[in-house]
Amino acid sequence: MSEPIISFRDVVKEFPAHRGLGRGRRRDAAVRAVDGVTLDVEAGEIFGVIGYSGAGKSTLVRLVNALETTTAGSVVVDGTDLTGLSEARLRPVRAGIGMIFQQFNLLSSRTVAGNVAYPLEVAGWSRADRDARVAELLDFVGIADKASVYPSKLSGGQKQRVGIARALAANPRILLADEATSALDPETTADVLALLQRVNRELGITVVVITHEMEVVRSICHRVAVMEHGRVVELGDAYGIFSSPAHAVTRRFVASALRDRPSDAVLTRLRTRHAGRIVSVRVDEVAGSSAQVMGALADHGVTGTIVYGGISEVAERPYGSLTLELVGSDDAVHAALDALRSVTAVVDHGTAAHPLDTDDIPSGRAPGAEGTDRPAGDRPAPPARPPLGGGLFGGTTGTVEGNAR
Ligand SMILES: Nc1ncnc2c1ncn2[C@@H]1O[C@H](COP(=O)(O)OP(=O)(O)OP(=O)(O)O)[C@@H](O)[C@H]1O
Repeated sequence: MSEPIISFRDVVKEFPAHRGLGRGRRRDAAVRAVDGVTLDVEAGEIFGVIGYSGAGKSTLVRLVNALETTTAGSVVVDGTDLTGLSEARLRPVRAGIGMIFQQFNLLSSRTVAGNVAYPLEVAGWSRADRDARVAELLDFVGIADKASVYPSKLSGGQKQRVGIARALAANPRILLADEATSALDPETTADVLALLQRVNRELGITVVVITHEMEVVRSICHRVAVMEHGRVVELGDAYGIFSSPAHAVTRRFVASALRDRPSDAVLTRLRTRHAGRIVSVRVDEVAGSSAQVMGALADHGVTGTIVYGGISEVAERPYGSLTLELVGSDDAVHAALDALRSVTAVVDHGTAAHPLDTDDIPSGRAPGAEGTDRPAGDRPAPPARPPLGGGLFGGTTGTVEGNAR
């Protein structure tokens, strides 16, 4: 993964916008769907483009296969600058790009095999070569037994497998997936994402995934660009984006995918149900293992009971958080908190009597562990730093503590 296979440089795409209908219709200012995007997609990666509806994701990706043309800037695909290319010159570029869609876009009058064969017919392949290629592709996507079935008889997941087989038919170097799993249930989504991962790993195809679901990014993307109002507001490797989301939009997406941190309502119930001090600790590949956490507590004679949380994977690396009830003397709990902070990021939620607003956790040492400022009992000192946005460990507000990340 070193050389870019797709390069956007200062790309702008504007659409003329109209408001009103009929004779009174007037022309408004143009809609700037893509607004000064510069980024590279590396050969061999799975690159995610995430954003809310209208962020400009589809438009950005449609510029790659020249379904749209740029208003300004350049898009270079596999070494070819698409700017101003004729249809004839665009044809070989498009041949190197497959695309799949949310609504599958299958031909209802053709069987599964007929759909997959279609681009090969257009490209002039012989009957025998087509048949061999179609059989190979249907086998790869796991629906060889459906070759003579019509799309109306297929489930959504099977339809998308046909879409993928068709997109791969002419051996593309790039596969564009525009909300390819948005119409599928979670289990089928996981199957289709696993297939896209095989496309990337086994066939070496660069995959660009457009999505509004951070779960998709969590599952398969190596890197991700977060878009808002036509701009890329954050760009980075998926693990880093999840563990330290910088932009508010990114933090919202991350929070939607990682449900390991208790909400305010859950915290209130946890504090009511458990008398001890409630803390959340981050777990990732370098910090917060059960052994580290439990060891830090045991060293100070504090009991830790896991009351909430979960550990899953981001980009196939462990990530999550555990929320614990700490029980022990005040001094022991404060010392244990210090010890925990030396091994991972910690958010102190306080107790039912003295709840700490997690949105106001200071980024340095916890209020209850600040030496001479330590209040009596487990009463927290007032928050000293700006609020934590997004309620996660990471973020630009400096709430990451310890050696996490
Ligand atoms: N052909 C078009 N003509 C006019 N405006 C358009 C056209 N295509 C997109 N737009 C506008 O450009 C902006 C970005 O749209 P785009 O479809 O790229 O966003 P998106 O992030 O893919 O959203 P969604 O997930 O809803 O498809 C929107 O304001 C949209 O209305």
